Amino acid sequence: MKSLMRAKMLSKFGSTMASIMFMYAMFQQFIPYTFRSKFEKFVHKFIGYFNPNIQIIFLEFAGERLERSKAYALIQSYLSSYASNQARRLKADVGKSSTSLVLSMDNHEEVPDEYEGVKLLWSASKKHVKATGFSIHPTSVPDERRYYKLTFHKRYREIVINSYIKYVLEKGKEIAVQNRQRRLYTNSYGSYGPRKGNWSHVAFDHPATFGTLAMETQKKNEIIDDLLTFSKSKDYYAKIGKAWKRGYLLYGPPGTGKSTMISAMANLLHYDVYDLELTAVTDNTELRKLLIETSSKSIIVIEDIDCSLDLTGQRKKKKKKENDEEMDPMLKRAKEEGSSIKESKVTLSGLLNFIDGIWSACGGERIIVFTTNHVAQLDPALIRRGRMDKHIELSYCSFEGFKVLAKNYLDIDSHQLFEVIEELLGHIQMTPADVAENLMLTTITRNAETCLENLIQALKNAMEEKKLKAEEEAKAVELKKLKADKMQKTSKAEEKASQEEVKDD
Ligand SMILES: Nc1ncnc2c1ncn2[C@@H]1O[C@H](COP(=O)(O)OP(=O)(O)OP(=O)(O)O)[C@@H](O)[C@H]1O
Ligand SMILES: [Mg+2]
Repeated sequence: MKSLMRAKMLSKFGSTMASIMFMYAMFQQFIPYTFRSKFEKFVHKFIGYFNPNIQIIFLEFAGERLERSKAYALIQSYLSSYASNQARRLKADVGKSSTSLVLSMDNHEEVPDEYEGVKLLWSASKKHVKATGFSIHPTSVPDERRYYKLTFHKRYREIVINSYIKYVLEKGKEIAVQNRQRRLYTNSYGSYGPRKGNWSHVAFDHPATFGTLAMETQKKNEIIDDLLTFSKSKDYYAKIGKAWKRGYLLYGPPGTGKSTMISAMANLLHYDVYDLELTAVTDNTELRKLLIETSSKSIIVIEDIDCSLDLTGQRKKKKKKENDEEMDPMLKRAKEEGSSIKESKVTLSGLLNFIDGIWSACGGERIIVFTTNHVAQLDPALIRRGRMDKHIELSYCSFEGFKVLAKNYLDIDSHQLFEVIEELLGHIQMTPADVAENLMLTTITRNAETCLENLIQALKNAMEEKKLKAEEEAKAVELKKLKADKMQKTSKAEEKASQEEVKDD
């Protein structure tokens, strides 16, 4: 409270002095010229002697062309967090993500701030400017010019100018990023897609978070830590001379949450997502163009890398895909559907060059994620550490994973049937997608207990199937062995007969 009073007094003193100067400006024409400069010097000295404050003004519209100042916008974001707690009159708006309420202080409001022990005071004001002459932007710049004023003691000039303002702008940027509407970009083209070689985007509103992801807590926390550390490591990457990027390889069977995890990553870091469909990229030049166009603070995703292109180690050795079986699944499907997708000429080396090289020139905060169902089939060059820094296996549902799903879908932490489910999950592999499917409340499964019973039944069925399959496989092996024995016996008998024939001759 004391600091607020002091800061307010500082501000009051500033405005009184400003009024004196204003009066002087009004009446200076009546003062003889010879006295004027002496008087001005004296006034400045006088003010400087008694006024210990420095004021910095941040105008909303600045520069020759009166463009909206970036600094003003960032300060507005920064102050929004303080305004909600400290200002008495606030302006409210809905953030671009449409989920958060953005508050800013109203005109003539003041909020104190403190930085490394230095007390500061921010105030919001506006002044009316009469439009003079003809403007080429008649409507874009309002007559009311808003500005923020920062007041602080002159002894802190250095720390404020060299460090505090930078801090405010960076924090403001962070807050603005969190409030913006994030986007999901795609390059796959079709009737509604973008023009070839361009990105099109929609609003990214996927609700997945790490909290809703079925996974062992320890593993999950490790990934969260890794991501957060990455996002705060701008200076570290600059220091070690590496591009600020990180590669993740997510692998595991279908339905284990690879795509869900990408959304959770984007939501955690407030990044945009670029879903790169390699089969829609004609050649390396187009790939390069697309990737250069991606913005900072983004995740670039290449899903199912093993079936996207001729990028896998094994397939690379083959000269030509002649039959349908060897053909890229996407191309095969396109061919069946009569689509006009042409064979892509993106090469492994093109992709690797990009991951290693071009980004370093672009700078800035990008994550690249590959997903695959068949990690063993990938070319080691593609996934070596340094390119794909972290390999994450997403696997079948564990009991711990099941508990997360039960909480999400049924809002329960425990139930007497949990024990049975734990036992069954220890023996049978079921993907989180299949478990989740059974836990969905529908008009048929109206309550948690029915859902759990359904899941138990599904697990038992899967167990039965597994048993039958194992029996069939055992039978097949037995049959194969019998056949082999029989063949061996026949060939031995034939051999014996022919030997006897030779003897008789
Ligand atoms: N680990 C998980 N946690 C929570 N939900 C999951 C998880 N795995 C799968 N699901 C649920 O199953 C659905 C399918 O999962 P997802 O698309 O993430 O699987 P995937 O591993 O990407 O599969 P694919 O290999 O076929 O692309 C999701 O919509 C989600 O609801
Ligand atoms: Mg997927």
